[in-house]
Amino acid sequence: MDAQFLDLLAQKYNTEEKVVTEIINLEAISNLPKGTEHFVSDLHGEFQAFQHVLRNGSGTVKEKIKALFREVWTDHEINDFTALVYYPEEKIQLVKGDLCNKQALNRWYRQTIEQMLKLITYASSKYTRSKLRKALPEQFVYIVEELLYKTDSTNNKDPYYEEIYRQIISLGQADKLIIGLAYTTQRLVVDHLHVVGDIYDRGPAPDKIMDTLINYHSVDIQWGNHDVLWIGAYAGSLVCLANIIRICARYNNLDIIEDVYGINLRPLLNLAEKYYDDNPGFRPKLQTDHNSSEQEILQITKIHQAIAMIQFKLEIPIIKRRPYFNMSERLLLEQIDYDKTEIKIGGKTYPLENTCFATVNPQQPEKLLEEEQQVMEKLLFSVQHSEKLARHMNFFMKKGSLYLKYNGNLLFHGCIPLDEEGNMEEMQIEDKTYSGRKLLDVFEYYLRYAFAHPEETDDLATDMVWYIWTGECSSLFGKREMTTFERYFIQDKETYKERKNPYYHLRENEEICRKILLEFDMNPDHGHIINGHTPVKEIRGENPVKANGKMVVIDGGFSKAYQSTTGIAGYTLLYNSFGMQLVAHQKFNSKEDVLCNGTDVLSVKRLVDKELERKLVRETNVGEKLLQKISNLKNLLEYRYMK
Ligand SMILES: O=P(O)(O)OC[C@H]1O[C@](O)(COP(=O)(O)O)[C@@H](O)[C@@H]1O
Ligand SMILES: [Mn+2]
Repeated sequence: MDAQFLDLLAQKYNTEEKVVTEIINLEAISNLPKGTEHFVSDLHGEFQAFQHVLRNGSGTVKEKIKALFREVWTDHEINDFTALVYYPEEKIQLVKGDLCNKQALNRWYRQTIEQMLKLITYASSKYTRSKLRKALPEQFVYIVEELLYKTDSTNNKDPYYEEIYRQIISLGQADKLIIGLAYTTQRLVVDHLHVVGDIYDRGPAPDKIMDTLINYHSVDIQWGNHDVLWIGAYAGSLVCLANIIRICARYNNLDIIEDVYGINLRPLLNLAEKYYDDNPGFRPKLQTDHNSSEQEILQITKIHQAIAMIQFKLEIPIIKRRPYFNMSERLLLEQIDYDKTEIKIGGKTYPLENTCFATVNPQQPEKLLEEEQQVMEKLLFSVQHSEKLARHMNFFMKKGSLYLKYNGNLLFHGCIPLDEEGNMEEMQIEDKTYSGRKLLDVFEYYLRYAFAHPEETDDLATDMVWYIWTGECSSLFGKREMTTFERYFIQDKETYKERKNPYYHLRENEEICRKILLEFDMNPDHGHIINGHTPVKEIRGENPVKANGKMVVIDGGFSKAYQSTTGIAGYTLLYNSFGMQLVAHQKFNSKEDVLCNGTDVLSVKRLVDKELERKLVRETNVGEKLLQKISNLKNLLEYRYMK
């Protein structure tokens, strides 16, 4: 071992005792059961439903409460206490409203604090004291530790403990303590969170999801196609920018752009008012929680058309300058007969309806009007100067990647592009050909490059971010084409079909999944592939666990827009030291429903895999690092202290 390295290490561990203590500590930790990993995906801006799943640990909180109190509590009491752990602030207010006098409230405080401490002791049983300490409410660590670790079998200290309780209550600290302990419990039941893509688009509050993740104790993200669209917009891709605004208009969520990220839409609105009118094909999908007036709907409808047309125009030069994107079939504005209002696609002619081509020059359909050009420049400036968006996108870069190898499993949002025979599909980029893992690596390289160079807007890296959103070989899109244009302007639904990459039927096959795991240097006997992106249609009997358990699809189905096609609200996955469990969620109604009626999103668990022996920290990614550190410390011990 390098003497210089050991000398450096010796600066920190400068006595034999320090080295030995650390070795003992790390060895002990690596023999603890592995922490619980929680997997979610396709959150699509549904903050309320997401935070509920996060707060209940996909059912883990309730499971622990039941295990502790089932014998002594009724279902009603269990539900009440569970709601308190999920939403402590609100539940405490409800309890206060219910209890008629101070004495009763104090009794409730006393009991509740004790019950919370029991729950925490149980939920932290596989963690070190130091880890538990970090999860405790900061201002109460000392008191809570006193109460947690009481070892007095002689009862000599009973009055002492009683006094602690009494003081907490009489000094008016009970609310704060209970709230803090509830959050400690939430934190303890999940050690690490994986978000397998698609935080953005369709739903109302992706920004709140991002803020929650930024504050979460341990998380990684595998970008989804919608996330990449936002990254692309921030990185300088005008076509990605047009897309995010179009989708927000379509789902009546423009306030995310305007109010949340502070991007001025006024120039776009002016343009929209000038060239567009009402159009049934572009009215926003209304959401129940939005009370938009007729006037607002009309404005959004106009903006929706303006930005969609800009998007279609902007696609053309990219498709032309990157022939290997193989998208010439998507040069749709060039295939329109503007006199007859019809289009030729795949040799067939279709009439166009709900058209809004006022700004299109049939001779040069890709050409933006001067005004359109200016609007886009202003929008890009605003986007790249939004402090909040910068914070969220930087977090994406720090915690995100296209795929992740974690504790033996391979996580990615969409697919690994395959051909019909199950070979890795090849894509040419400039003069090189890539496939499988190398293709994903090169996509990620370009995406990071584009992000690091936001001033470049037409280079290959920036175009590539758009390709990842919509290209046929993209590992996030996984379809041959995106038929947005057809859905706006053509009646025949046949044209809406988006042919899926063969991956989506081949992934049912165990051999294929093994091959993919091998492509990523993973052990196919133990590993699983974890996917999001495609809603599992439970209604039609689709099974989220495929390929003899090698493949798990967890599209969370949080997106309200898609719940009628799935039949449930989707899946999440838990992986603890005993194995992997898939949790099916019912539709989430509201926080108020959980608080008042104790109704919880029912979770049905299905076992994906059971460990033959309980899995320990030493067998995990974190464990690998610990073992490396132990080995370094042992070398130091020999080199420095055992001569
Ligand atoms: O339902 P919408 O909002 O029109 O979006 C449909 C588009 O979304 C996509 O399904 C991509 O979004 P997902 O990643 O959520 O599947 C496209 O394939 C499709 O063209
Ligand atoms: Mn997706």
